[in-house]
Amino acid sequence: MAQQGTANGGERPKVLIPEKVSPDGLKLLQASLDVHERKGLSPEELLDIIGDYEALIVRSETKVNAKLLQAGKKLRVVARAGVGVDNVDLETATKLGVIVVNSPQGNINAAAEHTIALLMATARNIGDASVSIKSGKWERSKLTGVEVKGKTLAIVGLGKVGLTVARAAGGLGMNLIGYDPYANVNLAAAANVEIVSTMDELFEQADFLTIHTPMIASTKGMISTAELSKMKKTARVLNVARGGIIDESALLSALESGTIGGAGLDVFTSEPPQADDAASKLIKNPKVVATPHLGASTVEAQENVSIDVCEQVLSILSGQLPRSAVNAPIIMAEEYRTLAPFVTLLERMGSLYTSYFGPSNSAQRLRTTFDLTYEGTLASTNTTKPLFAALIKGLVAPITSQENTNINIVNAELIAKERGILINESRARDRDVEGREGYSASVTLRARLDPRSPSASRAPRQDPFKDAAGNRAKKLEDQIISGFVSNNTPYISRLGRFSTSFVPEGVLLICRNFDEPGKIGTVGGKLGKAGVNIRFMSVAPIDEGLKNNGGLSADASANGKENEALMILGVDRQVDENVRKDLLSEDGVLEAASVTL
Ligand SMILES: NC(=O)c1ccc[n+]([C@@H]2O[C@H](COP(=O)([O-])OP(=O)(O)OC[C@H]3O[C@@H](n4cnc5c(N)ncnc54)[C@H](O)[C@@H]3O)[C@@H](O)[C@H]2O)c1
Ligand SMILES: O=C(O)[C@H](O)COP(=O)(O)O
Repeated sequence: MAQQGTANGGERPKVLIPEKVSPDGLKLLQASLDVHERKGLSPEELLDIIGDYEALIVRSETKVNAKLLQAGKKLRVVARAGVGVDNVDLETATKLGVIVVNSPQGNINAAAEHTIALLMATARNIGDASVSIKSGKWERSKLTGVEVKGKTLAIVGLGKVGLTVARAAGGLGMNLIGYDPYANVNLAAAANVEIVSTMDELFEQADFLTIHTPMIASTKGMISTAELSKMKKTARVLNVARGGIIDESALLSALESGTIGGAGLDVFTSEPPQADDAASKLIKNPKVVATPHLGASTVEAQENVSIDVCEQVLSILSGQLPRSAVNAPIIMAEEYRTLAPFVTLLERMGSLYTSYFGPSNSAQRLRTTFDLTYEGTLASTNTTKPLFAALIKGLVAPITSQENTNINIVNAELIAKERGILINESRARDRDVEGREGYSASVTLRARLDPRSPSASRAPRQDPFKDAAGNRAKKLEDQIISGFVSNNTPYISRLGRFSTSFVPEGVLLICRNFDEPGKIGTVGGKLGKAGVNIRFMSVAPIDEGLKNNGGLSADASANGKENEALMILGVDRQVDENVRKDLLSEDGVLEAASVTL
């Protein structure tokens, strides 16, 4: 299994934090990672050092672009201590197999409360009043405001922040209307938001209009001159979502010409705004209350997001699944608990397959078609993506270096395609494994003739390559591995034609022999003489169902033997080639393969 510290030759993995991230999460990292807080780096300086790091934790200021990701040769995770990942090039990260995680919940309340702060500030001219009194003035009638009670708040985007704002504004006695083509209507109704079917209805009715959508192609500039001109002259607009959703030049003109009454802005197209751009002019406009992207800047929110993403960094660097991967399907915590031991099982099954059945020179030749069957309760799991990814990772691991191929739920499909591995996943819900062997779910991996291969039509029965044992390759239909999980420990229950039960970990010596007295002693004696310690041993007979059904190998038939077995030995070191040959020279020992998982 992947462990922290293995990726860079025993050193602790390094994590770079170029922005202000709360120490609450960083403390969690100190025990197992080298944590480098380097604030104020220029993009060039960042580019120079990123190659040393396995993890990068950012907020919204660091531009995690393609150049930076490509320079991050060891990068496995980019963690966004917050929600928005518009500063991260997700496409490049996905291609490179870098997992991007965020904290989708941690700062929702902070952003909603900040929206309410700007709502009240624009209603009561708080910004101007503060500047006025600080400059020694005592202006009262000029700064008369309006009440929000009984006014209409129009909410664009009824997601997490939008609905939190709705609930708070409902408490202030506001009427709530909202627009969101993808809204959860039940949640909106529970927050007393009346959903309108066109945005025009919002513009016409709004006393205050607040934006809570993501910044995507369809929302960029969605509020511009035409939209603003439909609003009441007294209306105020708020943006605590992303700069550019409201067109800044159009907003400036609307404020200057009196088309609308005011604005509360926390976010800008360029942060910080450039001198003399529309955002800078907006900030200086007396009808605008502005804050420098402070929506998430509360002690509580920063603690939340920091702990959330740091935990995920630790998970990823120790080979586990993250809670909130942005460039991969999110897996629910409950489901994760069930799947995690199977993730380990699938990875080990993949490694065992390549190491035991795969051709010894398989680096370019893994091209195989597999049937992967999820049996018993596992057949009902919602997502098998992590299991699929774990299998690909395992299949490829014995023939590649971890530095070169970073395989995870994000890029597994792509890597499988590149390697020519075709996996047909299926679920055997009806296969009741419960009670039969003391476990309730199992998985079977079965290689089969690649339908894409030109030789498929000639239906060859043999893999053309030699296997890891240096013997004639096993028949493709014999290349089966089944496994199950018991007490969170993965077990292999079938290897080829043999029924077994062993924990797939560490160095294994797998011997196939005629099932005759004395074989265990012979193998044990030879290993002892070579100084190899045996940790465990499992003797695997031919699967009962196969015994009378062509289950015997050509070796057995040719020698007139009636039975054969596998001996699986967990050993404390690699068995060297001389010892392996010595074992094979023994009468009745047909194969001896050393496999490391
Ligand atoms: N200022 C800050 O510090 C701060 C803090 C947190 C979040 N944010 C920003 O707030 C915004 C909302 O965050 P969230 O967590 O609520 O996101 P969310 O994904 O929970 O909600 C977004 C909602 O917008 C809706 N939407 C998408 N396109 C739309 C469209 N064209 N018209 C109307 N609705 C549309 C979606 O259906 C969704 O319901 C994001 O832009 C986020 O980056 C800013
Ligand atoms: O997307 C977010 O989480 C917010 O915009 C907060 O950004 P910040 O972490 O840079 O404050």
